[in-house]
Amino acid sequence: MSVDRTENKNDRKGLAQVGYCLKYLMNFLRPYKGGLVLGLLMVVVANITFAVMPVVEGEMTTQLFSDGEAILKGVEGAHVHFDVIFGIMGTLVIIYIIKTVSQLITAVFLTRVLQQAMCDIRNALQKKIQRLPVRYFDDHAFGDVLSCVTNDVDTLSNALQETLQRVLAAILTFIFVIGMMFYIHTILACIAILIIPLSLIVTRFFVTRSQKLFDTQQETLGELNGTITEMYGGFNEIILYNRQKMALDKFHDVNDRMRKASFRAQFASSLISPCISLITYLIIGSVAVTGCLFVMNGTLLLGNLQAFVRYIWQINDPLSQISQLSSQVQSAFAAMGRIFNLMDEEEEVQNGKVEIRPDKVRGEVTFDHVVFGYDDETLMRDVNFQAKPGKMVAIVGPTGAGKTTLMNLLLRFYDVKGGAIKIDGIDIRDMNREELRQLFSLVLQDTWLFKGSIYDNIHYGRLTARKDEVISAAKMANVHHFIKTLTGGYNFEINEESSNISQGEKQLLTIARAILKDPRIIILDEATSSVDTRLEKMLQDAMHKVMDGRTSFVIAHRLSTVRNADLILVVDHGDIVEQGTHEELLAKKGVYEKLYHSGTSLANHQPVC
Ligand SMILES: Nc1ncnc2c1ncn2[C@@H]1O[C@H](COP(=O)(O)OP(=O)(O)OP(=O)(O)O)[C@@H](O)[C@H]1O
Repeated sequence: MSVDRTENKNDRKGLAQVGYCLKYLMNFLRPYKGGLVLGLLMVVVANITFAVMPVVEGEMTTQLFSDGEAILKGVEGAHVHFDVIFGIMGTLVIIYIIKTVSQLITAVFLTRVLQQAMCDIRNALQKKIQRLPVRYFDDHAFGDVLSCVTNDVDTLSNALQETLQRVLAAILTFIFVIGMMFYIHTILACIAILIIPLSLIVTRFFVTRSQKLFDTQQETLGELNGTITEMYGGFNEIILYNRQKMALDKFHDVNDRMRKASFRAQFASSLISPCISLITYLIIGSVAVTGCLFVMNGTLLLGNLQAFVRYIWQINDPLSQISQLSSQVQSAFAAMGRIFNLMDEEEEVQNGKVEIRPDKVRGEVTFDHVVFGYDDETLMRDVNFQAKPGKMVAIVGPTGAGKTTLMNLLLRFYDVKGGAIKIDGIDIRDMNREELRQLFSLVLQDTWLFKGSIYDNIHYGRLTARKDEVISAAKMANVHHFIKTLTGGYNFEINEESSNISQGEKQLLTIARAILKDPRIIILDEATSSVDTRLEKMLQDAMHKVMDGRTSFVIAHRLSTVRNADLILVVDHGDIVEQGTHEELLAKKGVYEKLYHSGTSLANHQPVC
């Protein structure tokens, strides 16, 4: 893309923003310029025919009028010149055909070009989102980003599909029609074009008032959506606490405000069209009266007066749509702004100085005087530890202590602000991020499975894996027998919310996926209370198998896990306050000992001090 990305998006306003959006849009339209140019050319052709039609139709009236006048006056040899009338009718048929064909060509080519460009924009956005750094989502809601790919592209697509043609047609209509009117009669044209400033004044008057009402309508709509989401999200709780009436009352209240806001906004904007029609009728009346005088004094043909009246209606059409078009254009630019700003977001840099071979990595992890904070505030002041290859490290600490943050840094979702993290002595900042992440598998409590078969969900861990490897990974993860009990076995379809299998089973499947990847280092977040004892044992067993021979980090909740660990890191307020084996830490009688004796779960306590 050749758009200048150096300027700050917040600095762009007004025309600069419009220019930026159009330039960016052109980059997506350029590959289809042939179809685009042809489509737009046909809009011009259709509008020329549209402007010529009234004059040709008027010629027929003029001819009939003069023939009729001659017959009535008893002029010798007077008759209706059917040859001329049929000639004009033939010309009109040709004009109608040209107009229809050009409109068809426009519809086919413009639709194809725009839909191809929209498809490219969606692909580009999807690619972009995958390259965004994790920190981008700290201050951008997922829903908002999702809305950019779906709603904003849709808004842009609809606006371009309808508005591009209509705006261009309106501009051309003004140019051609006004040109024709001045060509026919200057004074009458001056009266007729009064319709433009008068209509603009009326539109402006109503648009400025209705815009505020539309804003209120959109805000209330947002509130209504929020209420509905809340009601469905808490569906079970509402029933459990018997609060259906309360929820319904709340919904009725917002819905009623929505009704009032929508009525006011729609009413205000619906006044525009009748007011413009009134102006049009007044202008037509003035043109008709003045035009008759010109016809009587012979300076205007009757057919041309008829053409004038048609022209006024032709101008009226785009004028009465001006507010609708302008709001569509505005929302298209708003959508483009969001889309292209997202495309300009800084990407995560992938390049690394050191090439790593996953099969050669031993898996020694060192945190060397690591300093880190998500924002200006420092969370980790000086973190130091070393995980030996193939050993198990348990991380314990109260909620919000920084356990997940340690792992976020190891995976380079965020970069350290001081010190270094090393794998086999190599600073991870010198590694290519993709290659680095290739070394890890992640088993989290918030399991992620996608809509698809169980087989595909496990196979996702290593796409080159054979079927027998997938099955043996499932066996190692203790999930094979469970899969066999399902209808269709490995072909059983997991639904969109993965709600047709249990939480523990989901976690076993993610362990199978992690085993299939065969990583050097594994990060596990132990399941807490959401599973029963039998499943808990299966999970523990599966976790031990996946950890075997690999460097593993476990955010530990269970005493048994911690006891077995080769190294325990006690995290508090971001820093590692104690480290050692279970026995060493108990002997210290410090924070770990307090945590250990305070309950069964070693993570998610309240802060220690
Ligand atoms: N993306 C983020 N942006 C800003 N602050 C964050 C972010 N993620 C975590 N934090 C903050 O950093 C601190 C450590 O969070 P972290 O998630 O690492 O704790 P944790 O020990 O894993 O907690 P838990 O056991 O509850 O999951 C917390 O104060 C948290 O609010």
